Order: sequence, then C-alpha cells, then structure tokens
Amino acid sequence: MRLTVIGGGAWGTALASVYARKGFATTLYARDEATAESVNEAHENPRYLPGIALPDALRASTVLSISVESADLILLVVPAQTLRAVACDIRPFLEPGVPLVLCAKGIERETGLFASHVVAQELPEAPLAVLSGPSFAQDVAAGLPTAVTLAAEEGDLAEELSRTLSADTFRIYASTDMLGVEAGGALKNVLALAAGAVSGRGLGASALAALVTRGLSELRRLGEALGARPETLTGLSGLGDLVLTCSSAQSRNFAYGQALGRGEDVSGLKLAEGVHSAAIAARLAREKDIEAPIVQTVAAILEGRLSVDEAIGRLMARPLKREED
Ligand SMILES: NC(=O)c1ccc[n+]([C@@H]2O[C@H](COP(=O)([O-])OP(=O)(O)OC[C@H]3O[C@@H](n4cnc5c(N)ncnc54)[C@H](O)[C@@H]3O)[C@@H](O)[C@H]2O)c1
Ligand SMILES: O=P(O)(O)OC[C@H](O)CO
Repeated sequence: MRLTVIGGGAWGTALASVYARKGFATTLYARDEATAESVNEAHENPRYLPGIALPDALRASTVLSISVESADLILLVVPAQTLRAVACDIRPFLEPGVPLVLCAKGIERETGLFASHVVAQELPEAPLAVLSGPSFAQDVAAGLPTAVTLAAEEGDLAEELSRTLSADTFRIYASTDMLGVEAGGALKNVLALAAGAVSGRGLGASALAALVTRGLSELRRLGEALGARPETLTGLSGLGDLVLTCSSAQSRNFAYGQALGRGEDVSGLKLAEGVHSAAIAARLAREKDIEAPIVQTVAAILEGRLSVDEAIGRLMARPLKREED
C-alpha cells in the first residue's frame, strides 16, 4: 500500500506516523521545506507535534505531483476552508479510482457545504470517504488507543477502507452516513468553543455539564435537520467527539473558548475550526428553523455582538421549556 497524506500539520503528521508504523509506504506532503526536512532528517515535526518521535520510515515531500501520482490511497488533512483549493491543486495528478479520505472537521464558509460535497464538486469521479471521531493528534501519534468512524456512501468502500486504515491502536468503525459523520465533527467544534468559554469564565463543573448536554441536543436537532442519522450523532463522531473536545484544554477549540472566557487575546492561537464554522452553522440553523441557542451565541460572541457575560445572561433567561424540546 502506497499512502499519501496531504497536510503536514498535527493531524496529518499523526495519521502518517500510524501508517508508516503499520508498514505502508507513507508519504507526508507538507507545503513548507522546514517541516519536510525535519520529518526526513530528525524524525520529528516540532512545529505541529512537539515531543513526538516519528517513525524513521515516514518520508515527507514538498512535491505535490509525485506525492499524489504515486499513491494508492490519499488522506486529505488540511483545514476545512482550504480543502477546495487543495482538491483543485491535486486534480491534475490524481490517478482514476484512487480513494480520498477527508479528515477535516468544518463547514465551508462561502457555501455552507461539508467536506465531501466540496470535494465532490471539484473531483466528481474520485471515490470519497470521511474520517472523524474523538482523536487528539498527540494521542494518536503517541500510539494511545483511539476509536473513530470512517464513512463512505458505498458500504463496501467504507468497510474496505476501515479495514485498511485500522491499526493496532487505531480502531475504525465503518458507516455509510457521511453527512452525519461530518455534521458531528463540525458542530462539536463550535460547541467546544462555548464549553471552553464556560471553563475560562470560571462558571464551574455543573455549568459545563449543562452546556455539553444542551449542546448535544442542538447537535442532534441541527444534524438531523441536515440529513444525519440520529445514531451517528450519538456515536463516536458526534457525542464521542463532543465529550472529548468539551473536556480538555488539549483541544484547540476548547482552549480558544477558554481564552475568550478569560478575556484574553485570541490572535495567534492554533487552528480552531469552530471559529470558521460558527457563523455558517448558525445560518444553517436559522435556514432550517432549528433552535440552536448555543451555536447562535458562539457566532454572536465571535462577531463581537455579545460579550461572554451577556451571553450567559441571555442563555439563562430563555423561556423555560420541556427538556425533550
Ligand atoms: N489536530 C487534531 O487533533 C485533529 C484531529 C482530528 C481532526 N483534525 C482536523 O484535521 C484538520 C487539520 O487539522 P490539523 O490539526 O492538522 O491543523 P494544523 O493547523 O496543525 O495543520 C494544518 C496543515 O495544513 C496545511 N495546509 C493549509 N493549507 C494548505 C494547502 N493549501 N495545501 C497544503 N497544505 C495546507 C498547513 O501548512 C498545516 O501543515 C482540521 O480540520 C482539524 O479539525 C485535527
Ligand atoms: O484540537 P481540536 O479542538 O481541533 O480537536 C481535535 C480533534 O478534533 C478531537 O477529536
């Protein structure tokens, strides 16, 4: 198996190290020379995965054409807002029938589309799958046990890729609910910003538990309205990832929310996909007439329309209602 990972950041490097360890001929395509050189010579990626020793067998390249042409299977591991551009970049080099596994967790701002729809527009012939679930790059790269979901429209492709991409400490469950897997991954990031803000503002563990629980209600309502299956939203890529991301400052979204809650400067923080997905998630909820007060509140805070304290006051003052609504 010749596998190429496009994207030399934290998640791309972690996944590439899993497959180099599994014995696949793995190429990590990184845009910058410094990352590629560091992976090839020092077997580390200090910018994105500090302190993790990468397998000697992992090779990095800055040449997109060869990285794509030589692959039997490609993982696209770049931020959601750059996915369309990357899909266009690889188009001239992609061999027919080579599956693409999409690993970003977000919604394209301009179109409101999830990753699989964005890439299908640019590469309509390519077999597509999405990979998502509770998985910190540092944990996966360190070989800690992790379980995630891989979805493809065709059940056979989902099962085949899940078998191929599972490893000793990286267990993959197959699904055919691509949209459900993508919706969970994108929405949990927005909710993790709110959870981080609750933590950063010092509102206590009870408030955090309430926020995560009501956040799950929103994730389910909005996810189902978008076409996701309920069981997917309470699976690894929905509830599972919500729990992980809302409970640890290891999450960049949670950490970003904490900084907001503490009133700290957020410029210069690491990639927090929820920041880019919040406004579009809020818009999708309005368009679908779905009640999503936490998502709407996060969007308002990020746009500077609401302070964290005002947001808390408003959420607590909403009319009382039945829990199942
Ligand atoms: N880090 C994690 O633990 C984790 C886990 C699961 C999923 N994800 C998801 O994976 C995606 C990527 O996250 P990450 O942690 O690797 O982010 P990151 O910020 O660590 O790295 C992003 C990488 O993408 C590269 N990149 C950006 N635009 C590019 C382009 N046009 N062409 C080629 N490369 C480009 C950057 O150079 C960088 O190396 C996100 O959607 C994230 O939500 C991350
Ligand atoms: O660091 P975050 O917040 O992007 O979360 C990383 C993964 O999505 C967790 O599953």
